Amino acid sequence: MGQRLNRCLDVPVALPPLRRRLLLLFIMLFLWLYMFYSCAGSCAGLATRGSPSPPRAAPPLGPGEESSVEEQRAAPDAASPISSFFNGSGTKRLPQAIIIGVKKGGTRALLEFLRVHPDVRAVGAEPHFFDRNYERGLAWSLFICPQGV
Ligand SMILES: Nc1ncnc2c1ncn2[C@@H]1O[C@H](COP(=O)(O)OS(=O)(=O)O)[C@@H](OP(=O)(O)O)[C@H]1O
Repeated sequence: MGQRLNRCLDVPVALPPLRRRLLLLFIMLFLWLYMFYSCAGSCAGLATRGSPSPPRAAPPLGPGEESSVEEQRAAPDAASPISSFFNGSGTKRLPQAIIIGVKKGGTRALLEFLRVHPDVRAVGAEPHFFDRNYERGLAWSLFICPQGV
């Protein structure tokens, strides 16, 4: 069996067992990496194929809410094959709108109202980027968008 394997791999028959194992390990690692990167690339292709829609405008604001919602342009293509692979079926990008408000100012209610709209994807929990996580930088705040959004 070992000799047949060595013949297939075109290596000398007298290869020590330890080296043979290392060679096999290396080949398996190479194949695993190849499959990993192939899969990551195809996932990224799926994620970007269904998202041709331009950035949407923010919903109309009420009279007292002129400074509560701040728009941001989405990063045109913040997706990388690896990030798409790790988050399953989505891409990472900056949010198109941010809700800013004081504590007990009704920001949660506003978020829940916006979330009802079928075209709006919102974060689950409040990320508290500006008051608690600003030092982590913009890369941390990237919003994970489901496929096609
Ligand atoms: N439209 C409207 N009118 C009056 N009051 C409202 C409205 N929307 C939300 N709320 C009340 O706001 C409180 C929650 O605010 P937040 O979501 O900002 O809370 S938090 O700071 O994020 O925890 C919370 O108050 P408490 O129940 O006293 O905590 C909500 O009842």
